[in-house]
Amino acid sequence: MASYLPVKIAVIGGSGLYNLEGIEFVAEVNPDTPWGKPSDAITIARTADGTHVAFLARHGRGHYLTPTEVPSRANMAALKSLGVEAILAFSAVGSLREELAPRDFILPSQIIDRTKGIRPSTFFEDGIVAHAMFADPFSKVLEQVIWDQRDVLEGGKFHKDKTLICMEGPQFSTRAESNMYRSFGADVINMSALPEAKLAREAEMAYQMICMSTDYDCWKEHEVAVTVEAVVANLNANSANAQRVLKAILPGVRKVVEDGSVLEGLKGSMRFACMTAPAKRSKAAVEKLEFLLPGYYTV
Ligand SMILES: CSC[C@H]1O[C@H](OP(=O)(O)O)[C@H](O)[C@@H]1O
Ligand SMILES: Nc1ncnc2[nH]cnc12
Repeated sequence: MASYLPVKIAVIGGSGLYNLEGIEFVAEVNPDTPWGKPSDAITIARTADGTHVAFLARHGRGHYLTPTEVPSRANMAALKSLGVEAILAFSAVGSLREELAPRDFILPSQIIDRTKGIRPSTFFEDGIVAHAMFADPFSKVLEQVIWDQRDVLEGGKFHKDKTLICMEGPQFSTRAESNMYRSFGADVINMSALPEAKLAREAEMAYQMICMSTDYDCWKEHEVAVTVEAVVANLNANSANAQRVLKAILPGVRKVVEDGSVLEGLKGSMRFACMTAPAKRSKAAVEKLEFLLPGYYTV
């Protein structure tokens, strides 16, 4: 086993965040998983105080995977195989509320699913059934660690307890849809939270998405609708802030990983979520799951 393993903290970079800065490079790995290869090679890096972090670019470095094509099962399985327990997932989002301005950061606490059922979204299929709890899709422990460092943001504000709607894309929404999402109570919109957050839960990894607002989508009457150009204009500022936030929160994340609190309520949860009688579990499905949750489903 490589000396840096296990790596217990992972960062997923979304649009505009393709690398970690100011942190020492240790290794690059590209694990094979029963669900295929991750989006790109995973970089292992080390902070000045010796914390190891795994970094994965969700759309690949160079952004060649659409939100629909992101191999989320392979991504989550690959991170889990490194020993990851806590995931900080960055995402560029549109704002559905006046008070959530472009360049603000938002910690969502809820998700509404508007993906179209075309993304593989569970590890449990083909002869084994489990139902993970998902009422609270994000980690309260990670949320608190991040919130405690909210003052490090430059040129924007931090918000928490917001609702994220995840759409399929890749096209942006119509004005009617954008208004409908507002009427649902959604505050921000992206194309990437799902199935990532569900799969992190199934793999028993604590997961918090850190949303970085880039635009007001298209709900504002008489204002131009979101374009990639508008999004990109805010990505650079957001990415500098993301690096700042990461630097500030990693010591706190390390602490909750080391004291075990980050996995409270998660560790062991999927043992009891399985509905399939041991004798009825498909051997092939159980074998695949050995990669993710070893010893859980073997008879
Ligand atoms: C570039 S705008 C739409 C694109 O940006 C977000 O990506 P990510 O969540 O990976 O930062 C959004 O989800 C869409 O995929
Ligand atoms: N308006 C928007 N809709 C969906 N995903 C986004 N990511 C950034 N802005 C977005």
